[in-house]
This record gives sequence, C-alpha cells and structure tokens, in this order.
Amino acid sequence: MQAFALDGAGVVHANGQRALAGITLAARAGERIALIGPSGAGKTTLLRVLGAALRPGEGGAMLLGADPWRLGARELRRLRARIGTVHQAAPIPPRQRVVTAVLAGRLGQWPRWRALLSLAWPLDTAGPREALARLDLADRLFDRCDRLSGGQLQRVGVARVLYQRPALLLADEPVSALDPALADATLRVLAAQAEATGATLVASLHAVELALRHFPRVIGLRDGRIAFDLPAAEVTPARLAALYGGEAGARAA
Ligand SMILES: Nc1ncnc2c1ncn2[C@@H]1O[C@H](COP(=O)(O)OP(=O)(O)OP(=O)(O)O)[C@@H](O)[C@H]1O
Repeated sequence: MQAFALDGAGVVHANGQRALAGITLAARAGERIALIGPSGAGKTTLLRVLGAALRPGEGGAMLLGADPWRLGARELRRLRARIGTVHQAAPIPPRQRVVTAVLAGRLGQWPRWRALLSLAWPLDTAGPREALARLDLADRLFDRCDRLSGGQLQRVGVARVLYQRPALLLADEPVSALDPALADATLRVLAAQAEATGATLVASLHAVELALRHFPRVIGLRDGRIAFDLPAAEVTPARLAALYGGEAGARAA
C-alpha cells in the first residue's frame, strides 16, 4: 500500500519565497526515509506538506490514500489524526505536565468530551508512562514541561507521537537537542515503532551519519528540489559534497 505520493508539488510561501519545486515522490507503507540537505533546502516545508498542514500551491498530494485538500473538515481531521509529527520545537505549553503533553498525541482520535477532559485530568497514565519509559523518561511523568531540559522536552515530543501510533510518522530534526548516544537510541526507538506498527517514517536530519545508519532510503534536498533519492548505501561522499558543498561540490560529483 502507498503511504503517500506527491506529484509535482511546489510551495511558494506568502512572502514570495519558493520553498519547494516540482517534488514528485512516493513511499510504500512501512518505509523509513531520511531527508537531508542544507539549511533552507525545504525539509520542514516538505514535512508540512506530508503532514497535511500545508497545501502545495502547485501539483498534488495523496496522503494515506486521500487527497487532504478535497476532504471535508471532518475527514481532514480524521486523516490528520493518523499522521503524527515530532516538531522541531515541541509545541508544548510550558506549564503543562508531561503526562498531558503525551496524551495530546491522541486528542485528534478521541471524541471531543474525552479530549477536553484529558487536558484537565489524565484519563490514561499507563500509555504515556510506557511511551516515556522507552525514552528513559518514565520518572518525569508528572513533572511540568518547563522543568525539563531541552533534550528531555524533545523526547517528550517523541513520546507523544509514540503514544499516538500514527500510520504516517513525520519527524523534523527529532534528535537535534540530544547527545550522540541519546540521538542514536531515540532514532532506534522511532524505527522500532515504525516497524512494530507498520508506520511509514520520514525524518529530517542534519546529522548525515545518523541518516545513513538508521534509514534505508535517503533523500537529499537542495533549493527546494530533490537532488537524489537513493538507498543509504549509495549515498557517496561525492554526492554529499555536491549536496552541501555548493558549485564546487556539484562539479566534484
Ligand atoms: N513560513 C514561511 N514563510 C516564508 N518563507 C518560509 C517559511 N518557512 C520556510 N520558508 C523559506 O522556505 C525555504 C525552505 O525552508 P525550510 O524551513 O523548509 O527549510 P529546511 O530545509 O527545513 O531548513 P533548516 O534545515 O534550516 O530547518 C527557506 O528559504 C525558508 O526561508
């Protein structure tokens, strides 16, 4: 089954800045894909398109078998509940408790009464505890989020998406605030989750070695376009030099 398909997708932001151009890209359910490329290449914008958060002004997007921009409000909400995103900066209110932040992963799946109640009173603590335990954070369940370090907060964002169990799991720089050992362990947890649930995992990463180690398929983005889309083993130093190195690097490749 296909997880998503983009057909010539292009995005120009409101200020006239082009972020994506002619992106044609498809993934089978269960694939694990890393997005790499220099700052400003369009990785976050692409993840927003895949998350049905941003409508491409050009081309089309099919996500989990549906065109999000042809759905009614209720169906769009249902589709978004099946897509989970680890954001670059976790959108967590500072005074919120960790358990509530993790429960928020399922807000879109619950009836409104349950979602509202869970914001005031945690209706499930076993699920969040289990998700946090996988990231070595079980003892922080009832802490306030503003008492956590940046790296701990980033892992709460990961725990939220583990708890959500989405079919399409998107992660924007999910380990940027973590030390190398924790970054490695956290990516292993995300990969294991994708494998166990059959989810498709797409993560943007600045650390190229992590992309090559944890993701069978690696997509290089540059200037809003796909520079390469290859199995990790075929991403050579020359291709990386071309991706990150400007004109000189492009000639070397
Ligand atoms: N909301 C926005 N409004 C205007 N321009 C934007 C917006 N978001 C991104 N851009 C621009 O679109 C281009 C792609 O940005 P994007 O954030 O997708 O890149 P990125 O590869 O994720 O970068 P980084 O690695 O630095 O996070 C950049 O030129 C950026 O300045």
